Amino acid sequence: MPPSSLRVVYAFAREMHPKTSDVFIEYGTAGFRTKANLLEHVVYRMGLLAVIRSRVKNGRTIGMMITASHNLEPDNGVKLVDPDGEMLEESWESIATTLANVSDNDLEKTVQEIIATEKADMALKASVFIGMDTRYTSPRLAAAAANGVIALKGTPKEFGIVTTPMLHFFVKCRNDNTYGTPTEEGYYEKIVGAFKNIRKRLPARGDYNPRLYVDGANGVGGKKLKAIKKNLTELELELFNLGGVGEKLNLGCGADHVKVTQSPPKGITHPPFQRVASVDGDGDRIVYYYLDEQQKMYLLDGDRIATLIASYIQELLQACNATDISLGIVQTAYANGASTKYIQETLKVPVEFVKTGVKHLHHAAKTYDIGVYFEANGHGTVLYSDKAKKTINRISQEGDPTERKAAQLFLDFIDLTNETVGDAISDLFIVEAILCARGWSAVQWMELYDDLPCRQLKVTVKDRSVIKTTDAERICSEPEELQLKINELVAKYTNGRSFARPSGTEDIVRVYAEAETRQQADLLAAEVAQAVFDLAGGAGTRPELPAAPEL
Ligand SMILES: CC(=O)N[C@H]1[C@@H](OP(=O)(O)O)O[C@H](CO)[C@@H](O)[C@@H]1O
Ligand SMILES: [Mg+2]
Repeated sequence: MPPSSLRVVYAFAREMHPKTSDVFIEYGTAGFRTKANLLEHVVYRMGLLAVIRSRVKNGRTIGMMITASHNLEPDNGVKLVDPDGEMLEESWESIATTLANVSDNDLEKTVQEIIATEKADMALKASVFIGMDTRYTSPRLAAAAANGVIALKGTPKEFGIVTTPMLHFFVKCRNDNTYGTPTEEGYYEKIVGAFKNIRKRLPARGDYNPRLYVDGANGVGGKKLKAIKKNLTELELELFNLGGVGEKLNLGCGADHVKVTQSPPKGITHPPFQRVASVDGDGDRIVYYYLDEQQKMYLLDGDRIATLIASYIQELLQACNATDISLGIVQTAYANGASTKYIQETLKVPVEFVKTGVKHLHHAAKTYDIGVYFEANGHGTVLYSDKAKKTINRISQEGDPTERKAAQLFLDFIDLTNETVGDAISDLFIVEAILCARGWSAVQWMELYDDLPCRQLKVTVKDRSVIKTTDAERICSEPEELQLKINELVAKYTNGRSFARPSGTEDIVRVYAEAETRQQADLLAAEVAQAVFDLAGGAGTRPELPAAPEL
């Protein structure tokens, strides 16, 4: 005889959130992500799973975020957040995938199996925090999530429209009240409060201009900055793409558009050399740029933000005389080679490469006393170990006056950081605080090193899983002849580097190339795209080479 709560699950699922599609769906790099109309049963079932996970974690709160981040409006998605505010533990991804794909008839049995295998004590209380982005399909999906939680007698708490990193922050705070207060106000108090404290210590100086233009991607990030702006005198925010009537989420704007197309977002005009920040649809990524008088664009992406932050942390560590604190940077294969060279040769900080996906970066960053991680696309943060926090705290009280002052500033920087996950709003304030501390314009920031021109392309193939990679995705292990061909192509170019990997969020293969000149990078990317098409089962039209290449 099944427990009565499971009978409720079964009845509810059938009636309210039936499985209407047989398309296989996988918990990928960023949870489940697909067309919104295929997701209702998936989200409901994730509500069930979140309750089980909460009970496995002794009733600690689990998060559920309804978002498809930088994808276009018709898509949506769901991801789970673990009790410490981090991404769902990797071993549970396959459990999530199984649960999402079973038939309605097998749902009850599968739920029981998960409960038994994971030894969830179903008598415990369970708490699930639910957040959503601004998509018109999100409220319906958030309701399905809450229904799933209620079906297994968990307690859902809905936060409405929040950024993904805010939800991560709330979950962390709920489970660890030393981190902050699990409310939107608590978030502003900690992050924006820390920025205000820093600016009290560091008034604007030199070439730093407190005016910042922001492209809000027509999503939640811009909306939250609008709320923050009401009580912010330290920064003059000019906000664009706030999702007004007829403005579509991420369409021609947002961090992903700016990074991938290397062109400015629509809907925003600004004077030359004006610093512009562009956030993505769910507010967890940020890139900066400016245009010169000829409208040439200078992109300050995740690599630039990582190097800016790491170099400043180095300065603070020196000023505090905290010599036993290790600092490391984590990057992926998409990091511009020039940034890696700068980190190794100028900053002399260890740099580590991991597979694409924030969970991999986050995990690696934890192995340092202070770990800075960023994807080139602008997703990243800084992780401070207990040792680092305790040391800086001690210096702030016991150091000599100069050390104490530096350590106090450092403590504000730690508070300014959302350590749970990359956060566009937190990162924006970190960048602004550092530029202000140094009296720098965006041009001075840009002068730290010269990027190698790079290009990203997408190739459609019949089955992207035929491509297997190794060495943090920089080498293609299958099909074997593909890597040989890439080596051959790369060898033709000065400072050439290229790789191909199957995307974890889209049904495509991504190609990345960089080389000494723009034409060479574009040509190398196109040649590698052709090689992928030819050797890995291309579908549709074969990629073309750019016109009039110049070698
Ligand atoms: C090249 C690139 O930007 N890839 C993105 C993208 O993953 P893919 O597996 O490449 O589709 O989406 C991920 C989730 O948002 C993000 O972590 C990652 O950096
Ligand atoms: Mg995002």
